[in-house]
Parts: sequence; C-alpha cells; structure tokens
Amino acid sequence: MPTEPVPRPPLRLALVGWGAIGRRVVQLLAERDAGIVLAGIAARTRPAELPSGVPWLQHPDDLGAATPDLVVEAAGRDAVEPWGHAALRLARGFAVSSTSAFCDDGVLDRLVATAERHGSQILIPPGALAGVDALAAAAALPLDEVRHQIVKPPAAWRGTPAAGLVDLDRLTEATVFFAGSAREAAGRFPANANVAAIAALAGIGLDRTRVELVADPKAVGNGHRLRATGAFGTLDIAIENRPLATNPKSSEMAALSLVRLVENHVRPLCR
Ligand SMILES: NC(=O)C1=CN([C@@H]2O[C@H](COP(=O)(O)OP(=O)(O)OC[C@H]3O[C@@H](n4cnc5c(N)ncnc54)[C@H](O)[C@@H]3O)[C@@H](O)[C@H]2O)C=CC1
Ligand SMILES: O=C([O-])CC(=O)C(=O)O
Repeated sequence: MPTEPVPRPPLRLALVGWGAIGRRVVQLLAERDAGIVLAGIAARTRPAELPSGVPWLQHPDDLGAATPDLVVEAAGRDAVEPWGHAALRLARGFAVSSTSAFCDDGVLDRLVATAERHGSQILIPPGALAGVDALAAAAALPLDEVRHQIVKPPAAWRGTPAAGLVDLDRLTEATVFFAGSAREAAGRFPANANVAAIAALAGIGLDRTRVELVADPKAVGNGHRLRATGAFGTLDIAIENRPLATNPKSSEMAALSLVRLVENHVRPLCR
C-alpha cells in the first residue's frame, strides 16, 4: 500500500559571520530554494541589511533562542571557539570555515570534548580545496607524504605577513615566499591558508603536512594543488578557484562547499 511521504521539516541554519562567504552562501541558498530557514546571523555589529525577519545574534548565548539545527562559521579564527561551544551544546552540528583555529590543538580538543558531551558533531567542509574526500579516505591506511601548494595573485596576499617577505607590487614571476608545515602556514596566514589545516586534518596532521605558499602575478584565480602518496596509491589534484568578488583572498568554492554541506542536511540524497 502506498504511504504518504514523511514531511521533511526545513533546516534551521544559523550563520556566524556576515562577510564575503556568509552573504554568498545565503544568496545561493535563497536562489536554490533549498528548504532552509535562517535562524539567525552573527556579526560583530548589527548589519545594515540582514534578510528580512532574520535575527541578529550578538552573543553565542543568543543561539539558545534561535534553536538552530546547524551552525555554520564563516567569520574568523577567533570566532570558532566561543561560537563552537554554544553551537555544539545547542545544535546537531557546527561547521567550521576558519580552520586555522585548529592550529592550536587545545581549541580542537576542547571543542571535541563539548561535542562528545552533547552528542553533536564538528564538521569540516572541504572549503576551497579539492580532493579532501579521497585524502581522508586514504588516511585509513598509512600515508607517506602530503603536500599542498597554494598559489594566489599578489593582491590576495596583501595585508598578510607575505608583504614582509616579498615585494608584492613588483613580482614578475611566481614566487614561493613560504615553505613549512601546515600548522605554521595556517597559523601565520589565517586569511589565506585555512585549507592547509583542512588538508592536514584529513591526512597526516598539522606538523607532517608540507605547505608552499606562492604569489604569482600571472595567476587569475586561487589555486590549490594537493599531492599525497601512501598505501592507497598516489593523489595529485589541482583546482583553480574564482575569487569571491567581495574578498579576493577567499574563493567562490569555499561558499559552494558550505552550500553543499547545508543542502546535504535536508535532501534525501546526500552527495
Ligand atoms: N575553509 C576554507 O576553505 C576557507 C576559509 N576561509 C575563512 O573563512 C572566514 C570567512 O571568510 P570571508 O567571508 O571571506 O571573510 P570576510 O572578512 O569577508 O568576512 C568575515 C566576517 O566575519 C566577521 N567576524 C569576524 N569575527 C567575528 C566574530 N567573532 N563574530 C561575528 N562576526 C565576526 C567580520 O567582521 C566579517 O564581516 C575567514 O576566516 C576566512 O579566512 C576563507 C576562504 C576559504
Ligand atoms: O579560498 C581559498 O582559496 C583559500 C583560503 O582563502 C583559505 O583557506 O583561507
């Protein structure tokens, strides 16, 4: 006998950060009519234009009244711990974009403890990176080496310590200005290299993952190349991301990856 489909309630989504990524995620979700209710948006000061009827969240405790199912962070590394504890207490999941926060092992350990206490989950979307799913799966067997190269136009490195390492205005060719561990890369370049922490957490950790940061005057997008070898075989994946119009340091893919994560919470086919 045919049965009535079980109604799927809309997902209540709270967003921490109303910048380039946050706005783009909300715009894409609205365009796609994804079955999402915006339960609240956190920003440091009351934004002039929030989507109508969406509450401004001033403090992590405001999540209590917002009753979110999922909280997505796209703010900055200082936002991760305070909003994370509240989110993991009050919602099923907390998705992190500013993964450079995890360069401090204590932050991750404390958030994992909160998630364990409340039966919730910390979610790390692939963000601007490609191949993380395969790398994380490969890590079930021993990995020998993981290397991650990030190539961005000089303008994307302005306002970061890169400006003290190379003359960003006078580069004529691609220049490696940093080579080191993922912990150091994401720790020193938190606006540009969160993805190094994502690769590290998927694979062999923050200290063994090797990262190169490159400023390339010929680059038009934000490039990521991930290479790994291990018992699974070899992986070599490159992606060239279009930068977000409102923040050239961040890629469109970072927003798209969050849209996928959110939609996978509501659709019958998780992909
Ligand atoms: N995981 C990934 O693949 C990627 C991660 N990111 C990271 O995602 C974050 C957001 O990126 P964008 O939107 O491009 O940056 P953005 O600078 O355009 O926007 C961030 C917004 O969050 C706000 N904010 C910062 N701290 C806050 C706090 N404690 N509470 C409330 N609001 C706060 C800022 O005032 C700003 O309006 C950044 O940390 C960025 O480095 C960026 C690109 C890729
Ligand atoms: O968007 C990107 O290409 C990567 C990025 O900024 C980050 O990981 O912080």
